[in-house]
Amino acid sequence: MMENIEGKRIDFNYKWNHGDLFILMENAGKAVSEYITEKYGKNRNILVISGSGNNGGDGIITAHNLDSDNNLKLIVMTRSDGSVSSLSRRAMEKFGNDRIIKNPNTGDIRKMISESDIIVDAIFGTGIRDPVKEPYSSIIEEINLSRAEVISIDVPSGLGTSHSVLPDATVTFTDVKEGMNEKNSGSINVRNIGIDEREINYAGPGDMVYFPKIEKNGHKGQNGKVLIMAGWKFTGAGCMTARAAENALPDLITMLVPKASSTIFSIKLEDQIVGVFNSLNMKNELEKCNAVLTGPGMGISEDSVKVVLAVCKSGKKAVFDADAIHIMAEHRDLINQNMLFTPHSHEFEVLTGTEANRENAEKFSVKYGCTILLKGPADIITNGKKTVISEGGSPRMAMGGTGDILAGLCTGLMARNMDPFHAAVLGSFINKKNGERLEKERSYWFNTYDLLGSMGRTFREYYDFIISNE
Ligand SMILES: NC(=O)C1=CN([C@@H]2O[C@H](COP(=O)(O)OP(=O)(O)OC[C@H]3O[C@@H](n4cnc5c(N)ncnc54)[C@H](OP(=O)(O)O)[C@@H]3O)[C@@H](O)[C@H]2O)[C@@H](O)CC1
Ligand SMILES: Nc1ncnc2c1ncn2[C@@H]1O[C@H](COP(=O)(O)OP(=O)(O)O)[C@@H](O)[C@H]1O
Ligand SMILES: [K+]
Repeated sequence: MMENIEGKRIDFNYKWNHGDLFILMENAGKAVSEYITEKYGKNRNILVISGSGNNGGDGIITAHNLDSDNNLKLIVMTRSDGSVSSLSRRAMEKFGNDRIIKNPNTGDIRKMISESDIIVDAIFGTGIRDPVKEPYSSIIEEINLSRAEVISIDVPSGLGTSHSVLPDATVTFTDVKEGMNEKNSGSINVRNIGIDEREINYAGPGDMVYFPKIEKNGHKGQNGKVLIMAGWKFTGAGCMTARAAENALPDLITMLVPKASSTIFSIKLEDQIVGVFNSLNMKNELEKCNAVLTGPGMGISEDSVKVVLAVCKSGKKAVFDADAIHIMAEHRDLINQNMLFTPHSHEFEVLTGTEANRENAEKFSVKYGCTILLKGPADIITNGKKTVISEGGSPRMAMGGTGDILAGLCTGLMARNMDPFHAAVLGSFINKKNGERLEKERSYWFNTYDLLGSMGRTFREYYDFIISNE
């Protein structure tokens, strides 16, 4: 079952890899027209009703394919300014613009529906917004009143709203969509239209669809608060996590560090809030934050155990890295779905008591409900329900500190309201792409400061890709 946003993610991955979505639209139209010809034969009275989005485009290609063997009419309902999506415009040119019936009135539509024995419903797909307004609600009612066989493309138009087409069959692409069942979609036929496994099960630019946009009129606090507790053993790791978290664009980053290292943190992170750790501060800051990170540079001490247990008790979204993973290995009963663990293979073995591999990561996630990001030349991210592989990066990333950067970035993303799984996938993807960018520029001669310095540019490249193609 695929959520609409996941469909968007896959589209963006496809577009990044292949440059153009039109071939998918062609394949979608081919799948639907083949289904109709196989089931109903030729010389039928077919009415295709297309909306202004890409679902409508699928309908137009379907119409084009069925045109020569049937008595076919194609209606296209445009946006109020007369436009349709850019892919649909290409589909319209292919069909022949002058033969398309644009925006007919409801009476004419009713007549055309009554004269048809097959109706192809391509009004709305996964891009539907609730509520469905006129004239669409009336068209949907007319379709449902007709005796014709109704075939919906991808999803019944209006599914999930109070006006939904009730088709005899739905030809859907890649996977069954959220909310579809035989009762609301008729017989469900899943067709592969050329989406590759890489676009589904591997991290890619499409994972940026889960990254919350910055609102132009936003106010402080709206973009989340990060809490990082670090510095009992080393200071460098904690500083890097904070610098990495910045790239997710949270409003505030607060560090709670032991008194002995607070001057170093204050100097190195003069633009962040650095507080001295005590139990009361910790309680207050845990209450205020949206996501918390523990582990990097922490060591195992009385205080660090106290910190890790307080994080568990807080119920906040949390990232456990490095020493916090060792501590949590003794407290597995406290693990829950708000938690992301970012172990390398040794830490994974300590946490789970099993060999570090995909199968064991999935088993552990299922058992405890948490997300695991198992680091390696390819990162494995799983929440027990879904697993994504994140490949690439640079062998130079085996240097110390890259794990801290990753943990900080994931925490920043979780403070921005992302769930642990999607934050981990995107964090891993951006971290690796950033390593690749530096390797291209400098071969292996770069360090963690260089990674931190270029992360914003890497992030922006993918952000801009999503924004410019929406
Ligand atoms: N995933 C894949 O692999 C592939 C997916 N493909 C196909 O793309 C489909 C998704 O396309 P999509 O994103 O363009 O959205 P879609 O469903 O056509 O609807 C948006 C249009 O409807 C309009 N609109 C929305 N709500 C409304 C309302 N309440 N009342 C009135 N109007 C409303 C909205 O208007 P706008 O907001 O632009 O004004 C916009 O014009 C997907 O289901 C599949 O069929 C293939 O082509 C390629 C491979
Ligand atoms: N040889 C490698 N090739 C590509 N990416 C790597 C390599 N080694 C580490 N990375 C990446 O660097 C990040 C940190 O992983 P790792 O170095 O294992 O963490 P740590 O710093 O905690 O040991 C991960 O995203 C991982 O994918
Ligand atoms: K549809």
